[in-house]
Amino acid sequence: MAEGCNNGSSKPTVTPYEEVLDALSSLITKRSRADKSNKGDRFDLLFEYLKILELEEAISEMKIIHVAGTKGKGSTCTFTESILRNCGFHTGLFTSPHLIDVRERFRLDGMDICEEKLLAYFWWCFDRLKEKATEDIPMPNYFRFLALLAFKIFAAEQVDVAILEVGLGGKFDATNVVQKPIVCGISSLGYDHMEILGNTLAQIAGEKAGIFKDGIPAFTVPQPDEAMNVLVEKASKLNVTLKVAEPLDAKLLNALKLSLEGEHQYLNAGLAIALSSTWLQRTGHHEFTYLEQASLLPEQFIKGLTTASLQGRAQKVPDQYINAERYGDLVFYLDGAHSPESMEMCARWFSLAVKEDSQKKAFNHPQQNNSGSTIELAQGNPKERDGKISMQILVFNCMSVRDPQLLLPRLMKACANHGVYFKKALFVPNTSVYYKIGSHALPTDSQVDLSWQLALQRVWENLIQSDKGGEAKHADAVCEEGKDDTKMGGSTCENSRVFPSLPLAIKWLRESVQQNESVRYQVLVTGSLHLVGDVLRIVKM
Ligand SMILES: Nc1ncnc2c1ncn2[C@@H]1O[C@H](COP(=O)(O)OP(=O)(O)OP(=O)(O)O)[C@@H](O)[C@H]1O
Ligand SMILES: [Mg+2]
Ligand SMILES: [Mg+2]
Repeated sequence: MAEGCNNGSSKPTVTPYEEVLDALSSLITKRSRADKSNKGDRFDLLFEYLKILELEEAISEMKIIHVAGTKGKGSTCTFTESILRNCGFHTGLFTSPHLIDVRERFRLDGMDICEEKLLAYFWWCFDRLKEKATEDIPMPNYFRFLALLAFKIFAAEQVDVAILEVGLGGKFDATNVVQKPIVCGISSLGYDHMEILGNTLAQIAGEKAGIFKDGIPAFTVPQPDEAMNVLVEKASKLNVTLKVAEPLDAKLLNALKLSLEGEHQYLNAGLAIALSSTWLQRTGHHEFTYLEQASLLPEQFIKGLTTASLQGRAQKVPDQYINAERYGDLVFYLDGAHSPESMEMCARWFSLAVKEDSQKKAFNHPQQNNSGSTIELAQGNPKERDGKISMQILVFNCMSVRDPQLLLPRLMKACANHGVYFKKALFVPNTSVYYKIGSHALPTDSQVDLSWQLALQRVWENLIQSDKGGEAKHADAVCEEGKDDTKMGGSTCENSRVFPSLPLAIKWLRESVQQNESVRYQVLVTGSLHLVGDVLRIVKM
């Protein structure tokens, strides 16, 4: 197995890495992941795969932290990894989904696995499984393969601790082949994937509690009663000590800030602290023990919590392609929220962040008086001291299994509560829907079906109309479909636009910035982590 990583190789037309992505694409199945009627989805098959890959023993010896939940899994795991790495351990972290590159899902010592190692481990697993595949034991699907690959990577790299985020649900998730983790965590529970996991919070909680293991301690965050009752019941049946980790008290950070922004991260950080300290205790590393009564966290914990990084969660990225003198006038605020609760969290983060950023600018110009600006800030259309107006734009898409009637009003209202109103909402399809993960060509814009984006646009326009108290100055009819200077399709309304592709939406934003020198564009991108990944690809490369 390759020891080091060499990034300086010259690239043939289809690179070895693209071959990996194509092979991975071949594992993507259309059917739902929890469709138990399908042979290939049987949970017990996972144990066959582990046998084929000779991973059974390695997994039983791995010192695992296993995290399920509706929201905050990835953040909690990232904080946990960072804490334990800063305590000096060799870490493996498996999270999902990825934003730009599948390697993001596998981190070793806090870094995405390098291409060279991924290639080697990938083919090691893929070829063995392919060789042994039969009608009864077909190739694992996409997510299962990635989970198996994570186990292979962490076993071969001999990590001290493996931190695993559940892909979907808990009980039947591929990561749940783990029999004896060191500690389990359940992050915030809420409504998501109801089409697979059930319709009530109690059902969802029951599914996630499927990661509890006999006698293994577990932690969760404060939950709604309906969910907590189920967790407590499942825990007591399995002889699991379930404790509630309190949200981190910001004072414990020694005047520093969590590196992941947003109030909800204090919940995730609290859980990460409990998971890390329990892991340390149960593996005999008492030197780091954190006592809840203590007034300060161990310094390694603080370092971990204040330096952990995760793309696409409350992330700010100034556009890199704008003229130098306009730098900072087009800033993307990226957050992959896609459930109603997280939509609200995201809206709050965005609202506070745009105000804070406007004020920060103001601090750079002490010669100007700041009395008027704060008031205007509160009205959501801040005229700042450099004379620029901040304008908020929304770029949105969500998967069609989500309910935009739940997501969009939550977003709009939470922003409005903080005095933030979007000047325009742009709806675009995800690039990755077509791009998938392989090296396949993109369809041309005219092939793209925009009916979902047009439906999102109608929800948005109707929300605005009903907000105006039914005055209905302009009805739906105002939207002009396909009538556009670039003849590119889509639809333009007073408050929103549909673009047939993300690059066209970004082009429009950049042109708008060029044409409006007195405006600073603050663009919230949310609704889908894939969309966030697509935007990062375009604005950061
Ligand atoms: N504790 C929380 N409560 C509510 N929303 C949260 C919480 N933590 C994170 N979020 C929101 O959910 C988004 C995704 O966060 P994160 O990646 O940590 O969660 P996840 O459970 O891994 O999500 P996914 O289902 O996408 O894998 C964030 O961008 C944020 O908007
Ligand atoms: Mg999810
Ligand atoms: Mg995740």
